[in-house]
Amino acid sequence: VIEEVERLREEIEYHNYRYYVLNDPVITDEEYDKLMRRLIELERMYPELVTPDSPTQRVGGKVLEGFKTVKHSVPMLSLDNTYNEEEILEFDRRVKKTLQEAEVEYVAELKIDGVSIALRYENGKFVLGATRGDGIEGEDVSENVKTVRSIPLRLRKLVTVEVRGEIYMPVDEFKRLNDEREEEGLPPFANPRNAAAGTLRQLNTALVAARRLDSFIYYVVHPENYGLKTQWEALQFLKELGFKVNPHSKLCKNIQEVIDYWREWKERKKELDYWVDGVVVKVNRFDFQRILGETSKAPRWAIAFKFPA
Ligand SMILES: COc1nc2nc(N)nc(N)c2nc1C
Repeated sequence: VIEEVERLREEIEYHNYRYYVLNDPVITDEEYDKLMRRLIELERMYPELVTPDSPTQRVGGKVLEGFKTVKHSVPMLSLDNTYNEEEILEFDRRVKKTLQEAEVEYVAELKIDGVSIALRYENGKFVLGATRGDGIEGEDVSENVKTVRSIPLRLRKLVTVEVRGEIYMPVDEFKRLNDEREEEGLPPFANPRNAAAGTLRQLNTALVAARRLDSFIYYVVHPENYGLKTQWEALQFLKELGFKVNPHSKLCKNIQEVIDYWREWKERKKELDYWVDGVVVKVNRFDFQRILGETSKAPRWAIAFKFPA
């Protein structure tokens, strides 16, 4: 039975990955449900076989007392903001001056308007999901994070790693939820970020599972431990591990390409089914990031290039 349970878990998580991360399922929903029903049945018959990272934990059902506080392994920083091209050129000048470099590559990533999240995995298994909190410590929202289908419970490589990203509520889910709240005489959420934050703070995990939260992961903690030399390599590494990584990130040869990217997405953002409030611009090479360092609240090697409100 243990073999069957283990095989079922691998198979279910694989199909979950294909559907929610690759958006490219290879079995029907009915076949998927059949596998899941079989696993739920076996875990009911043999409760001692249940593991915290079993796909059955994704459907929720626990009502928590509260959230434990958890200390971040390294502080979760925020970002300085810029709102216009002149300021982003100034950022580039500062970076080049400090680095004494004539040209610096950047990675431009859409800034998703969601909730920051830190995810820890031990030997490829999900062990913790924590909110940013005050940057030094956050809330352990692991049970709720497990219900976010695009967040893997098992990585495709059995590494011990912490990653960070954004949990967000897709726009069409936000609209559906507000319609539902209106019918129930509840006040609507002001925007998808509040809806995602409010959902993650729910103590009833089944309620979280009933709402379609999604994720984009963009950061590897201690990337040097995995032989990664640049942010661009880190994004590829995250994809290889099985995370959902935003497909629109761009490796920019210089700051002009960053500005072109920002102009392009200022117009194109309405095509997206999630809210973005700007572009995060990051110096690509990690050795340069280490030279630039960070202030008490934000890295000097990254900046949020916001869209006009
Ligand atoms: C390096 O620190 C960060 N990187 C980020 N990257 C993206 N794409 N979006 C964010 N919201 C973000 N936020 C922070 C603090």
